[in-house]
Amino acid sequence: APEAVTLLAFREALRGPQGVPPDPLSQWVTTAGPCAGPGVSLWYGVTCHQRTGQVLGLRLEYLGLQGDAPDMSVLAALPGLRALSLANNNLTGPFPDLSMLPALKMLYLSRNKLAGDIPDGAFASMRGLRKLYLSDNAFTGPIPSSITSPRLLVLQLSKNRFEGPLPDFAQADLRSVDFSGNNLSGPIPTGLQRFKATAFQGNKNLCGPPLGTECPAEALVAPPSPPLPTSSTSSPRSLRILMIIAIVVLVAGALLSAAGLFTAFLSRRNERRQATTETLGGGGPSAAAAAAAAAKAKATSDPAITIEQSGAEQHGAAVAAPAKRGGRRDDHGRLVFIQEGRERFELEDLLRASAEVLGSGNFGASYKATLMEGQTMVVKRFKEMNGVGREDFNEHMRRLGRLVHPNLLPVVAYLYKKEEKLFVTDYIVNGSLAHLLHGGSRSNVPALDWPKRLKIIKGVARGLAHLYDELPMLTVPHGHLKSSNVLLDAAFEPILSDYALVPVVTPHHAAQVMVAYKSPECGQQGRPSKKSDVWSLGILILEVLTGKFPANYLRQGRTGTDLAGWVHSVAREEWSGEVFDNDMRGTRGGEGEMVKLLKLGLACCETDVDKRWDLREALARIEELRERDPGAASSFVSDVGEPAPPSRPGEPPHSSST
Ligand SMILES: Nc1ncnc2c1ncn2[C@@H]1O[C@H](COP(=O)(O)OP(=O)(O)OP(=O)(O)O)[C@@H](O)[C@H]1O
Repeated sequence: APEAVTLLAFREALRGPQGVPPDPLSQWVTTAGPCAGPGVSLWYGVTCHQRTGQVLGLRLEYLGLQGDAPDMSVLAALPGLRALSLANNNLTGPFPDLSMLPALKMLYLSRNKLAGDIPDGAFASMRGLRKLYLSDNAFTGPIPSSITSPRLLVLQLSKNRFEGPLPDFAQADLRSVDFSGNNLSGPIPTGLQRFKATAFQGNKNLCGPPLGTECPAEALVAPPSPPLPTSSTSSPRSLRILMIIAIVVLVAGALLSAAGLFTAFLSRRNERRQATTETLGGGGPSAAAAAAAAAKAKATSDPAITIEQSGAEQHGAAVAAPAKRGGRRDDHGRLVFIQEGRERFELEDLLRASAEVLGSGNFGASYKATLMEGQTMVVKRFKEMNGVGREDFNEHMRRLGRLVHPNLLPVVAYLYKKEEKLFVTDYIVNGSLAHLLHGGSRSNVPALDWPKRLKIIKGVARGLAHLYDELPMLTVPHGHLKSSNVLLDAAFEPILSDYALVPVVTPHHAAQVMVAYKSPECGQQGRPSKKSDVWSLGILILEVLTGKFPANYLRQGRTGTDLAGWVHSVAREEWSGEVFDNDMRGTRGGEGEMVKLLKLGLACCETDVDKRWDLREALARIEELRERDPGAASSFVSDVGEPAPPSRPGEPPHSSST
């Protein structure tokens, strides 16, 4: 397939000074192309379009890429490419030429060592650019004026050495910016003053609101007007304000007249909800059932629903940029889409076909449903999610919507209701790691061998690290890491789900059921720490290596003891050589690395939080592991699973267990 050829050519460009392409990309082979169909990616780091099956995104993060940024012009042969990430590598040299990729909507180059001035017209061809992440590099000079694309929503330029004035972004509808930690100077343009001061901190010479520093008189007299690419950018503010007032008046009128009809709709829907709970497996009033009822009613052209439906069309436009300041239109039983570039649909569309129950967890059930267009989605019900009010909840969801990483399951859309929330995500073909490890034989899925298990742990650690980078304000950025929340795609790349939910879960419920709250520190001090996810990662590593089910996943509301006991029993077994899962017994030449990972898992389970590694450290150690032992392979696990004494590791594990 041409896409495969293109990507393999790009892989060549990623060889860098080391001369070899990064390890995970060895999995790119021509026999299977990058996409097996709509939404089904077979290659590491590739996202496939849900409808066309073309390559939509390329996320090559944490691969240790070095040297100059690769020649991007190769990628021009991917017509569907919209998102490109080379963030979190060690790329050096100047900003790459991206003029051949005018259709890009998202570009992530943060946390590299790219340097120098960015040409002023670097983004001129990308008129649809929505998200640009260049933080944590060494860029210098002025912020290029071509960045001020009208469609730009997110701009992260922090921790560089940009200098000069801030452009005013008059034509963009920015929802998130970060200019902190640069050498920018002059007054903050009015169009940017609505953002928090933190977005501008660390620039010695910036002044004016929202910063506390007043601008010197001369700066105010002649505010810098950076060159803008077109003259249409200077639309009069007063006209905009008038338009906003007109829209508000119109919307208020429409809402008032719709209110009566909406109340009627709600009461009718409640009646129907009672009648149809059984269609989705009973279990109390279900939003899914309510939606199915709504769908049925729609089919019989219920006037109330027809009206709501036409509201939905307007809404579709509103949620395309969900952060429209103060926008409150994302409620009343409609899905709110937080992912860019995703097909819009209604809950009714999802549940029109019979929904299959995937399982029930601690928060409610998960359903699988296939849209008419063929996309398969999962709807998960979350009860006990009242940790914050509606506004804060929406804000948190937008934060989650901005996360993009190949090892994180994106929340595509959500529905807010007071008593429960619904999350819509993609269906991940190979199901959960828990199911694969403990679900008995599943004829069509091969047993997990050591290379697959190592790949899973690496991916999990990378996904976690991304959460730690992007959500540093959360005490436990994941909070609920366990094998049923690690899903596996067609290439056995792990994809984390149910992350970053602690802030929105009802605190009492979080303390009862979420995995981070089962860590030793919660038993001792009653609260999780920044390292509680590391502890969960340790448990997951031990589970993956032993194939054993950590006891306390089964029990609710109990902390610490069971699982700690389990960890210690694993530690004891390590010395017997019997500890590894039978499915890995045939491993040749990787036994030493298996033992290293086991010790690493135990180290992550260190009881003393101060001594326990932080996530960065854990990730760094995990990244060092290889499928095959360096040098001559020692035989720790022989054919029949007998221990072979010489390969016994020298040191006791870095764990409190004895
Ligand atoms: N997006 C998905 N794709 C494929 N399978 C999924 C998806 N989400 C969930 N599942 C499957 O559904 C099962 C139930 O998942 P669910 O998240 O509801 O509960 P849980 O993970 O067991 O518990 P908790 O509610 O504590 O997270 C999981 O074991 C998993 O196999």
